[in-house]
Amino acid sequence: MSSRRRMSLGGGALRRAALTDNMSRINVSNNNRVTSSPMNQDDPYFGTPHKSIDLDDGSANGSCASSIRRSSSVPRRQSFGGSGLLSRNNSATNLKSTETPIRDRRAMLEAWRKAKGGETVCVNGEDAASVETRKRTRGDPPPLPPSSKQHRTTLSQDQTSTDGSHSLYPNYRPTEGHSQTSARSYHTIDYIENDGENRIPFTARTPSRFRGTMGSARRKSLLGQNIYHQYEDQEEPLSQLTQEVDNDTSFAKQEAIDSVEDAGLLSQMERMKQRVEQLEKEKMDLSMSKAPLEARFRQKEDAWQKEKSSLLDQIEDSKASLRESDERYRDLQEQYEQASAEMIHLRQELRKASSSRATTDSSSINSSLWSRQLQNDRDLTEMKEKVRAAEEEISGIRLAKVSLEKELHATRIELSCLERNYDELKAEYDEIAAHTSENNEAEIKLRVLTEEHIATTAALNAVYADLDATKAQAVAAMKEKENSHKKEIEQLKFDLSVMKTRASKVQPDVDTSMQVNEEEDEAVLRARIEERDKRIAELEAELLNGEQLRRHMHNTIQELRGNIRVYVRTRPFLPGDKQNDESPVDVSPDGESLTILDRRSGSPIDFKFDKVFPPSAGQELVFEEVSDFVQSALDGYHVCLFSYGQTGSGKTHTMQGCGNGPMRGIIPRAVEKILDQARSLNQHKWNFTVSASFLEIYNEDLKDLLISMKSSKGSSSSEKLSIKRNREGRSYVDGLAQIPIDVNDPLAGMQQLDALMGVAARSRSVASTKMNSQSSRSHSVFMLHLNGFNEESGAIVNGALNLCDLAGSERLDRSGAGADAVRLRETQSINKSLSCLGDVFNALATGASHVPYRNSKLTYLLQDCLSGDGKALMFVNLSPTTASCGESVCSLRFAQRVNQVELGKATKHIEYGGKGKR
Ligand SMILES: Nc1ncnc2c1ncn2[C@@H]1O[C@H](COP(=O)(O)OP(=O)(O)OP(=O)(O)O)[C@@H](O)[C@H]1O
Repeated sequence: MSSRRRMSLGGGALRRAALTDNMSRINVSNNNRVTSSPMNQDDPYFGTPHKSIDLDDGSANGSCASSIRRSSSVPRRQSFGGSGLLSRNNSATNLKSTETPIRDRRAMLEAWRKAKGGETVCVNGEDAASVETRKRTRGDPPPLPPSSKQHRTTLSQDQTSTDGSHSLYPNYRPTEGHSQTSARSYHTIDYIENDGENRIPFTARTPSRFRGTMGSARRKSLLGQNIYHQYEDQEEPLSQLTQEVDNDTSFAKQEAIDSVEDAGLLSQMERMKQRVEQLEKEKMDLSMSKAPLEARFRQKEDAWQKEKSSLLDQIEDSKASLRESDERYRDLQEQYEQASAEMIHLRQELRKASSSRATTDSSSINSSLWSRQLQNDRDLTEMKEKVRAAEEEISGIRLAKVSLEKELHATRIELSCLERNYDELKAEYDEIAAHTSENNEAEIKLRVLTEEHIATTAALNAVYADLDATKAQAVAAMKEKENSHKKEIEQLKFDLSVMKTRASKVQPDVDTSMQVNEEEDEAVLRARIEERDKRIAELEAELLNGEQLRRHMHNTIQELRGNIRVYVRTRPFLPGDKQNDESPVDVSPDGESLTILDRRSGSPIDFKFDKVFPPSAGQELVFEEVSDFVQSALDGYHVCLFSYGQTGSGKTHTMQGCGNGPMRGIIPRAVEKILDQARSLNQHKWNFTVSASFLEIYNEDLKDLLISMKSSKGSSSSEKLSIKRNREGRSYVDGLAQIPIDVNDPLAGMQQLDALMGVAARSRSVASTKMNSQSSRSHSVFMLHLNGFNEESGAIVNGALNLCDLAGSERLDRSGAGADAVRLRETQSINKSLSCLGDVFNALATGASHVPYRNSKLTYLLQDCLSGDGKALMFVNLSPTTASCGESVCSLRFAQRVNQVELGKATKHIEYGGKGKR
């Protein structure tokens, strides 16, 4: 064994280390070489029954350890690789093992041998599955045999400094390296604890699997773990603690993910995506089927029109010529009859003249008679010629008539053919017209679908944005928690090490008492953590209660002050908005304030309202916030909700929404809620009747949107509507249709609502402007009249719910309404009535003696709700675009004024036994 054998292990080995066997010493040099040298009798390790070499592949995914007894025929160069399993990379390996006194070592050697043959080997009692799992997941080394007795390796000062362990644990300073045998199966490192004043030496022990040669990255991480394992006695409690903290972290992660999932955002997103795809498909189908159908219809219609007009011309021509020949025939007939009569007359005269000539003596023929005779003969001949000519003409006319009749007959046949053609064409036309009406319906459906699509896409974008924000928040929260946990772990480790040091100072040799102390320490720490968690939970509960109390108080104060509540809602960006626009509106997370960056001044302006909804707030959330308010109509309050804002900011979306799904707005949801509540109040002996009206104020005229439903019941559609006051001084619209809604059958009730909303939508004055393809050109007011009677107490309630969708305030230049006289008049009328609404609020805010309710139909109609008798809530809708910033600031300033209006406590309209009580 005189020769020094060199063995190269994986890169980045320890600088200096010493491993021993009973006869040779193995040294790990600074240049990562492991050398073996014979040992002397006086070597402290001489005679130790076995030796151990840790073979580390130096990679981050694990190391393999093996104890090998080496003979003198160690090969010149040996390289090992592997990831947790022993494997053979060099077929020239010629390591030989001798019998090892420890069974586990033998097992490992066996494993090593098998690995040399390329087999996958399980060591230390691992089963194949756990080997595979370990290999796949972390590449951990196989566990050490339980009884492995390791020798100690000393890490020197320079080695530990190089590893950067100082920066991890600044209070620890490694000592100059020295060796010392240890009966324990740990790899040990000696340190000096530097607590500022004292230098306390202590020994850190690491499991021997971290010993040996290794890569610098691996070494760094293991040195962290060295500290972690410096008290292996503490390893279990510490690892438990770490496990708990890890659990905490993963729980926090899971919580963040759950909160995202709980909000149903992911599934909502999925549903929305599918719906959008479906809508896109339907839209494509509809637009593809519409175009050829329309073209065919136009073509047929043109051809039919041309043919029809040419045939009609022909018929007209034939009829005219027939009429002409008839007239001619009649003339000739008259002439013929005249000539015949004359001829008969002449013949008679001729006969007379002949008879007189016969009776007269030839000798005595007097010359006058002869001359008369001659004249008569001439006349007769003339007449005969006339008659012949007339007969010829008549026969000519007869021929002409026959031919004309033939012609007429042919034309009639042609006409009847044409009529048949016409009928066929008409049938075809009707068919096409039916298709066209189908097309129109499809067009309407397409419009609704497009609307829904736009809204869904916008909502989806908002949800994406919200999700991103939530994710970012969750990640930040997780990081923060992780950091705090890390700090906590470090602190705990530090506390533990200090305690351990102190304990070791007091009773270094009494392991059992130390164990007791540590357990106590751990128990104390656990108790402290539990106490702290409990306190946090208590504080959170208190915070929640406080928030609820604050809201309740806020509501009570508001009810007492009788404020008009103001909610602000910002719509999300729509596909038609400018791309890459950044919203100047920033809604704060408290849900009550927002900041808008004023484009003109360039400075942000803060506003605070009762509630502010971000663009991601869906219809359901919005309704949740107003549902109590809506429900108070059943308690006998006159409630009014109205939406205000520039055109295209989402007022109609908020009030009516679109479709029958999640995009439904406040009106359908409010009716549904009221019907539900009215039904459940049945159990308390309340009987409710509910009816609905829907009107619009267009150019300062009231128009009943449900008149067609009323006139089908026998009313005149030309009835003029006017606002009147009843005996109690309350305003009502005279002649307005009230359509009853079935309270007892929820399905029927909602179907009735759908039907009347459909009728109203068809009658509403909407038009396309530059700002909104479906812009409301009027103010619309949906009214729900609620009358309840309690059989037990005899109480009568009269509540009302007015849901008002105001027409959008707009600038003529932006909406493009100035170019069209009708649009211009509408816009002027809209802006005037909105300015009257502003005047009313100004007068109310300043406590003026006269409030100009009568200046517009809108304020006159809403007078009861705006004068403190009822409850009022205003939605201010904002567009998120930069171009709308000016209008948004105006809307917000208007809303701020409205927020300052105090109306006094609202009145409940309830009577007991015929006496009104308030
Ligand atoms: N919160 C929202 N989420 C998704 N889409 C929205 C939202 N608000 C508005 N939209 C969409 O924006 C478009 C314009 O909205 P809407 O017609 O409600 O505006 P408006 O204020 O009533 O306009 P106008 O005063 O001209 O009638 C519609 O396509 C609507 O679907």
